[in-house]
Amino acid sequence: MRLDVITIFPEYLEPLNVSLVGKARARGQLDVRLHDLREWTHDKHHTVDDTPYGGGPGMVMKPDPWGEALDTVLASGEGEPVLVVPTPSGVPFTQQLAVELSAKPWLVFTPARYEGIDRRVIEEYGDRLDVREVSIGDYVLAGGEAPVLVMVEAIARLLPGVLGNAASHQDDSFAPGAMADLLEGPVYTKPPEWRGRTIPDVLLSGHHGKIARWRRDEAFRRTDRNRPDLIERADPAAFDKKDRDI
Ligand SMILES: COC(=O)c1ccnc(N)c1
Repeated sequence: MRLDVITIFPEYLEPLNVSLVGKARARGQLDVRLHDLREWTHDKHHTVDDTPYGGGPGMVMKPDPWGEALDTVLASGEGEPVLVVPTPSGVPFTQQLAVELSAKPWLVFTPARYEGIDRRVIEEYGDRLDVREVSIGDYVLAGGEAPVLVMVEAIARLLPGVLGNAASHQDDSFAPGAMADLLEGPVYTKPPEWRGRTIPDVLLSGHHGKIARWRRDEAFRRTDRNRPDLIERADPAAFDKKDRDI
């Protein structure tokens, strides 16, 4: 997979050089290219924003630098990418969307600052590309770079071979299938006793069926407590089927 990020703060994306994404890049599983939007400005101040038509607070990102940057990036690759525009007014970024995007060969992210990008940029590229305006939650940030880090991590970990244990993401909270609408339950590791706190006996029983059922019950319990909005969608039968697959 190729990922391009066009931003006025390329240094904000440095975390893409470390950990899971960094290793995937080193192994050649991910081709991440960062582009400084200001390279496509032509004035001495490298201006990327201007006052909004119609008045109002803040500044809007000018269309010209984005158009030149996107034209350059698009001309440098094979085929057409999905254009991912991080914005609080986008569709929710979900595990399902991460799964969908992880199957695409090329993604281009356009994190904005200020009050956003001139709408005509989205319209211009929306005429020929699959453009997704995506929100990572109901809150506003100073820029879209942190959402890019969030989305890239969620997407990269789904790429084949990136996560050590293939099963690791099949049991994720929200993973398609049995966990689609359930939060992951509690997890434990050694030592068996820590500050007087022990491990649930069932996890030491070696009985896979009982362990799976305990994990399902804990998932339902945590979902009911933290995300009652999901609980009515969760399907115990689907989870039980996964039990039988064990
Ligand atoms: C400037 O971008 C944002 O504030 C943003 C982007 C994506 N999701 C959000 N919840 C906010």
